[in-house]
Amino acid sequence: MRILGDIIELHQGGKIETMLKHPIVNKEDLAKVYTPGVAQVCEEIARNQSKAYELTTKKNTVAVVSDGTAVLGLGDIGPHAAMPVMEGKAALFKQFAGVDAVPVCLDTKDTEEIIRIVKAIAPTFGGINLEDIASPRCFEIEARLRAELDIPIFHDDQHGTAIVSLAGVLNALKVCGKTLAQSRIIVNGLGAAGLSVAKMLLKAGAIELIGVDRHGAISRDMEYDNPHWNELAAMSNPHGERGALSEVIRGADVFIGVSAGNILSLSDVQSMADDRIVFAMANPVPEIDPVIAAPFVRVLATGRSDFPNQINNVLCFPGIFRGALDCGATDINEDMKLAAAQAISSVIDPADLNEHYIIPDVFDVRVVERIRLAVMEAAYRSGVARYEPLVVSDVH
Ligand SMILES: NC(=O)C1=CN([C@@H]2O[C@H](COP(=O)(O)OP(=O)(O)OC[C@H]3O[C@@H](n4cnc5c(N)ncnc54)[C@H](O)[C@@H]3O)[C@@H](O)[C@H]2O)C=CC1
Ligand SMILES: CC(=O)C(=O)O
Ligand SMILES: [Mg+2]
Repeated sequence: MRILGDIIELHQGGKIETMLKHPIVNKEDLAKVYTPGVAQVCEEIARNQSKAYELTTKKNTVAVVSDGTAVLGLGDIGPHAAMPVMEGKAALFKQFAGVDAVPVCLDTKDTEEIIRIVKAIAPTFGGINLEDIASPRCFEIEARLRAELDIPIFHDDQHGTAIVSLAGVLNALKVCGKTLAQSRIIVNGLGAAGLSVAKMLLKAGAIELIGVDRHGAISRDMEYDNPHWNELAAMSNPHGERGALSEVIRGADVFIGVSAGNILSLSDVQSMADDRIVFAMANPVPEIDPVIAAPFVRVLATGRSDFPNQINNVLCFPGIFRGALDCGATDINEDMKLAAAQAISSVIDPADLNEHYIIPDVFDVRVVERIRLAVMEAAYRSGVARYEPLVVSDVH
């Protein structure tokens, strides 16, 4: 980790800027790039709106939209303070997938207003990455935008996290010689990330999965104000177990934390089954200090880049949007998400899998390309691709 002064220095004036594709050095250039020449292009798009994909930045540009209410694990720190994270995501989009991304931090927490604003800016973008919007509001915002817009809408904290977690869990279980269906799995923190992680693991074959939030395990015997918890309770925790994390974690094979820093004790970890797997994914501070936990777990992962096994949605969002944009997808659907998870786990040859290598490195250039190809194929097969997938990558 760099010292604070270096990090502040790196953020002076922000982290991204606009670059020109064509120089403007004389009046001839000016007349083509801007008025009067540009008017012909405008008229062409006015006659045929789909030309916007060909003649504007729409084809390769996404908005990273946040209201600043669930920024990393820092909570509701507001739109101004959220900006460095959204700029960071925009930088990662460009670095890893060649996608141009614009951070958009909104000074409103009103669900209807956020939906209205995103719909109003949508003509500019080929996709929308929703980010760090608190649950349960984030679910309605995403669902409504998916239904009402014809470009991919993807809440990364939900789906990007779930996709990478599934890829990591599948590989970690292989290392431990266990299966999803036979494992006891605890998902701690049932907000945007946790609910989506839990549902994706259940869809992939998990059975004994127990969701836990601040007040303990979510059980079908209880009625919750949060309808998403009632929905999860009905499909998980088959024996209706109740109790605090320290109780239900006993005998667990897998712990996945997307909750808050330092909430998992070493004795909780020690009460788990042999060959235990711990994904302490809260950012910036994981559920347990990895240095303390490492000697007591078989596979350990965090959301951080300074330890092995980084389980972070950065492994997913550049590739999934690259694929979606390259085939003009109108949606990012379940088939595409599953294809992305399988693509990530497939990057590691089974012979190379081990405790410290269950998930590929974010700098492994195979990751984005594998996800891109898998996502385009899934989009095409499921009927949400506007045009034939681009088979040759122009990313690298
Ligand atoms: N590694 C990764 O790729 C990702 C990590 N995260 C991290 O996961 C955490 C949650 O993020 P979101 O789901 O977006 O936030 P959220 O605000 O939607 O949900 C957080 C949930 O955790 C619960 N929680 C808080 N403290 C808890 C505790 N002590 N025990 C049990 N539950 C507790 C809250 O009640 C809430 O339901 C954050 O730290 C975030 O940085 C989120 C997305 C991706
Ligand atoms: C990684 C991420 O999206 C988060 O911690 O919120
Ligand atoms: Mg996030």
